[in-house]
Amino acid sequence: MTPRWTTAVLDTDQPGGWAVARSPEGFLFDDNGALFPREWLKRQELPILAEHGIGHLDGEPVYLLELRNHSEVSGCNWKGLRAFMLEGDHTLYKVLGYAAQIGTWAREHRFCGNCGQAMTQVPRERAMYCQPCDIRSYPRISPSMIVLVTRGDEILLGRSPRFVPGVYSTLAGFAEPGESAEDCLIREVREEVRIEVKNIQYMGSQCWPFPHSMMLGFHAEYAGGEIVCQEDEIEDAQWFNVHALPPLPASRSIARYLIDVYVARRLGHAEPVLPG
Ligand SMILES: NC(=O)C1=CN([C@@H]2O[C@H](COP(=O)(O)OP(=O)(O)OC[C@H]3O[C@@H](n4cnc5c(N)ncnc54)[C@H](O)[C@@H]3O)[C@@H](O)[C@H]2O)C=CC1
Ligand SMILES: [Mg+2]
Ligand SMILES: [Zn+2]
Repeated sequence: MTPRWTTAVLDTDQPGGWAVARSPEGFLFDDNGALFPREWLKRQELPILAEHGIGHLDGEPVYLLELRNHSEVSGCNWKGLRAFMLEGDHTLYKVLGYAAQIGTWAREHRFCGNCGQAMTQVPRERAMYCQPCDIRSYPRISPSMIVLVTRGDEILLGRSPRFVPGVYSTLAGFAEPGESAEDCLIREVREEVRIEVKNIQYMGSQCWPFPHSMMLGFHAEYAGGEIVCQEDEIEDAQWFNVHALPPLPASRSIARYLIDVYVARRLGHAEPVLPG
């Protein structure tokens, strides 16, 4: 089956197509959704910082207007990407997730990090270019490890003070320079809960556009230690029995997938599919 959404670098000099508008307040939307006829949207006197052609949805070109700030558009409102992830159509969320990552990069790479001069968009490539320095800047992707640690019927979940009240999730953290995915996982689990792990198994990956993580998901078994929560980062962490789980992360997250797969295996149920 051909995917409904494919990314592409499109020529912004071509007219027509659809467009999404993104500001620090989120995406513009109305009763018909977050995609607007591009020519109409460009007539709305929006404070456009950058325009990028981002791909095709059902064969139609889609562009992103990255705005300096949000502005009033009659009959429209602004909504953050997280809300689209939680409640919206999955394909639309994929379009907006990609748009958000390109928008963040476009916003943060207007000037060369080496000499400070304005950079220009490279045609037919997703890159910003500084001619005097001959430097190309590509969208940033931050590899992050996420792991479900288990001990028989028990799974190790923690909560950060940033989480929705009551929700517990798998442990996660950003890779640092010099680390392999496995090094990062072992360090993060040690830092966050002071637990040692063994038998690390790769489970799958997921793009997490908040703002530019690439989640690498693992399963690991408990090897030793008692839970000691890292100050400021982990508010609480506990071993939960698979029959008595707390409120869990959103169903589209890889965190939830890692938990659901393990629970399904323990209980002999059908395994879930990792959301793209
Ligand atoms: N899709 C999913 O199911 C889940 C995704 N996540 C994501 O995983 C990522 C990492 O999780 P956290 O526990 O927040 O990370 P973490 O345990 O490494 O701690 C966060 C800290 O890392 C530092 N940091 C921020 N951005 C960074 C970067 N790009 N590179 C290196 N360090 C950075 C900051 O000091 C920040 O306070 C986040 O993007 C988070 O949203 C976390 C849990 C579930
Ligand atoms: Mg963490
Ligand atoms: Zn430069």
